[in-house]
Amino acid sequence: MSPTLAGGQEGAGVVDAYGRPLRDLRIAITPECNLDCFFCHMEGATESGPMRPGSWSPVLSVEDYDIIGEAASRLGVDSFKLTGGEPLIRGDVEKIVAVLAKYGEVSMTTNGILLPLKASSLRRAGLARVNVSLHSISEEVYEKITRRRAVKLALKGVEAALKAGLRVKVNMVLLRGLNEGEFWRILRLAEDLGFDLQVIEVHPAGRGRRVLSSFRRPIDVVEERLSSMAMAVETGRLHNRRVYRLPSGVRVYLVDPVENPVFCMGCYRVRLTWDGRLLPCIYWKGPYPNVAEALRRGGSRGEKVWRVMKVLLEANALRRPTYLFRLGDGQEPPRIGNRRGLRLALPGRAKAERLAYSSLEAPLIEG
Ligand SMILES: Nc1nc2c(ncn2[C@@H]2O[C@H](COP(=O)(O)OP(=O)(O)OP(=O)(O)O)[C@@H](O)[C@H]2O)c(=O)[nH]1
Ligand SMILES: C[S@@+](CC[C@H](N)C(=O)[O-])C[C@H]1O[C@@H](n2cnc3c(N)ncnc32)[C@H](O)[C@@H]1O
Ligand code: SF4
Ligand code: SF4
Repeated sequence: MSPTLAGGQEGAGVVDAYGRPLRDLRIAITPECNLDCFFCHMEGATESGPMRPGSWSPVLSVEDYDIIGEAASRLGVDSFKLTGGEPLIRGDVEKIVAVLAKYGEVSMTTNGILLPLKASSLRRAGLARVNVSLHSISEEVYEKITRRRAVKLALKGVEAALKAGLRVKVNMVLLRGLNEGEFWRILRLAEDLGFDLQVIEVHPAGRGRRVLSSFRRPIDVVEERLSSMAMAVETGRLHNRRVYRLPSGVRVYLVDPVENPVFCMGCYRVRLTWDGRLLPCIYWKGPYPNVAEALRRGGSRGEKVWRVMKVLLEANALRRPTYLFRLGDGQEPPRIGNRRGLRLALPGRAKAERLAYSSLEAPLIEG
């Protein structure tokens, strides 16, 4: 039988040193992509852009992802986000979805180009929902951003996902002087076709670091009007994202992580790279707890699950909000809460980290 954590830790979930639970694993399953966006952050795993399709061989197998899913879920993770590179490039993506769906919600972020081929099989495999990146609906602007004239294919991808019955959110990174004027047109399309919209500030990871100062457009350019149109403002599951519910039923999610402590406070995820490293934050520069190494050391499935749990706990112990509120002498911490009743936690209150470590010292019980 598989090993279990001692001390009642299993299933209870872990938190980091700042009181943030670990609930989500963001998995980049490939570094390859069929587009070449000039701001691509590659999930913080490399400073270079994506690799060309066909130039890389998978490091982690479907069976590895099954073990990783079990290990993560035993620590309280209940959602998995597949990303990349472009996740649909992997021929076994449906199998990866199917194994992870045993442990929680599986969603995906994709450029949509291959969705007409894959939307139905992904849905059958257990994919719950999909985010499709569509930063422009103008062929010229789309090409400037992605270096391919593929906007029609991406739009077909959105339609295919809707037709397959997947919940769809379109991601639009706001880029100064390029696509900012298109937000309202894409919103109209959302209302016509029935998808939600996520508007994103460019962040300084990967290629994004070099282009931030020229292309960053703060989200306020759309937020003021959105808030006056909205019937309600909600809080997203991750990052305390503001979500505007419009009279048409469309939801608009705001992603503004740059220099935003409230966003980091609601960060409940770690990232797994295509080569098996864990990143506690998108800006992390190492050391990297290594899941691939833990899997390659052999042994039974149970032993592998246990080793991967330990590596995940190492990554959890390294989690830090990149942006924190800085308080002056005598200043009270701001009272910011979210719907889960969390309060801003400051570094002095870092007991949770020691708890996570002490569970590593606990004796291994063969259940
Ligand atoms: N700084 C930062 N940005 C993030 C984080 N998670 C996602 N993002 C950004 O949020 C944007 C949307 O990411 P997606 O992968 O589509 O969606 P998601 O964040 O996983 O969440 P859902 O929309 O609920 O599926 C992208 O620009 C990501 O880079 C995070 O933990 N930190
Ligand atoms: C790295 S991509 C990988 C998945 C897929 N290839 C795609 O583009 O949807 C994940 C998401 O991050 C967004 N993104 C990439 N680089 C970014 C940056 N520097 N700032 C903000 N968002 C970025 C993409 O637009 C996409 O929505
Ligand atoms: S489609 Fe996604 S992975 Fe590909 S270059 Fe654009 S942002 Fe990067
Ligand atoms: S800590 Fe902040 S910047 Fe780092 S991954 Fe989480 S939300 Fe993003």
